[in-house]
Amino acid sequence: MLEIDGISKRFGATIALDGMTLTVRPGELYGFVGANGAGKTTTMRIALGVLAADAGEVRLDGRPLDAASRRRIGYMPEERGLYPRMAVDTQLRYLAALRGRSAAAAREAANRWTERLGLAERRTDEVQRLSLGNQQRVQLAAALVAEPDVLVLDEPFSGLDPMAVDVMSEVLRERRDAGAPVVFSSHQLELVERLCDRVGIVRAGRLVAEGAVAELRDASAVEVVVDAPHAPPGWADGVAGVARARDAEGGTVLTLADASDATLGGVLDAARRTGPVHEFRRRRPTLAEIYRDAVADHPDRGAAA
Ligand SMILES: Nc1ncnc2c1ncn2[C@@H]1O[C@H](COP(=O)(O)OP(=O)(O)OP(=O)(O)O)[C@@H](O)[C@H]1O
Repeated sequence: MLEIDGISKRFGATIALDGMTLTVRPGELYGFVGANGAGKTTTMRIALGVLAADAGEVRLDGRPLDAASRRRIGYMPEERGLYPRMAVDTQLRYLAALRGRSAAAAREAANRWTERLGLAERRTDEVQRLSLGNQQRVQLAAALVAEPDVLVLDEPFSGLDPMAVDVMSEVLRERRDAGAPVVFSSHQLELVERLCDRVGIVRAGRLVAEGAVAELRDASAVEVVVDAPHAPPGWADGVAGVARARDAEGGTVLTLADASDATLGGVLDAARRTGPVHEFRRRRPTLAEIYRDAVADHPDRGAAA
C-alpha cells in the first residue's frame, strides 16, 4: 500500500502541494486527476523520492520510503527519461540491472515486455528512431522491467493511439489484478472513469474529492430528466423539492433537494398533470461533470481537464 500523508511543497512563492494526502491500496487502480499545475507531477516525484517534501511522509506498506523500497516502485515520469541513442533492448536490460536484476532476468524481462507491448520488431532500434507513441511504450516497459511491486505513472496515456491505449489499459489492469497498487495521472476523464477503481481529484495542491466513481456520482446532486412534451415552460416551478430546472437532453433536467420517494413521486405527479410523460429517470453525472463541480470555485487553476 502506498500512502502519501500530508505532503506540502513550495517552489519559492508557489505552493505546489498543501497537505496532499492519499492512499493507493494493493490491487487498486487509482486515477489522479486535476488541472494543469494542480500538483500531480510534484506528488508523484515526491512519492518516488526524486524530489524532497517540505513536510509530510510517504510510506510503502506502512514504512517510510527509503532507497530500498523506492526500487520496488516502477515509475513513468512525465518528462520521460530514455536515452535517445540507446537501442530499446539494451536500454531496458540496463534499467533492469540498475534495479538489481541479474543479467539473465533482465534479458528475459526485456524480451517479455517488448513482446507484450508490441515492440518486438523494434528491439534493436535506437529509441530516438521510434514514433512518440512507441517511445511511450518503451517508457512503460522501462517502468515494468524490474518487476516492481507498485506502479506510479505520470500521464501514461497522453498521445497514444487507440490501440496503444488498449494495450496500456490492459497492462495496468493486469498489474492491479496481480495485487499491485497502481496510480496514474490523466486528463482523459472518460478513460479514468472506465478504468479506475478509485479516483482522486486534486485542486491547488490538495485532494478535494476522492472515491469510486459510483460513490462520487451518488454523492453528487440528485438530478432527474423528465420528458413531458406537452409541459408548459416553468411547469416544475414550485413543486416540492425542486431546487432548479433547466431544459436539456430532450426534456427538463431537475435538480432535487433529495431522492426520497415523496420528492420523486411529487415531481412525477406534477409532470403527469401536464400530459404524457415519455421519460422519467435519475441522472448521474459523468466524472467530467463531477470534476468540473469540484474545481469550479478555482477558475484560475481549474479551467482545463
Ligand atoms: N521545479 C519547479 N520549480 C518551480 N515551480 C514548480 C516546479 N515544479 C512544479 N512547479 C509548480 O508547482 C505547481 C504544481 O505543478 P505540477 O507539475 O505538480 O502540476 P500538475 O498537476 O502535474 O500539472 P500538469 O497537469 O500540467 O502536468 C505549479 O504551479 C508549477 O508551476
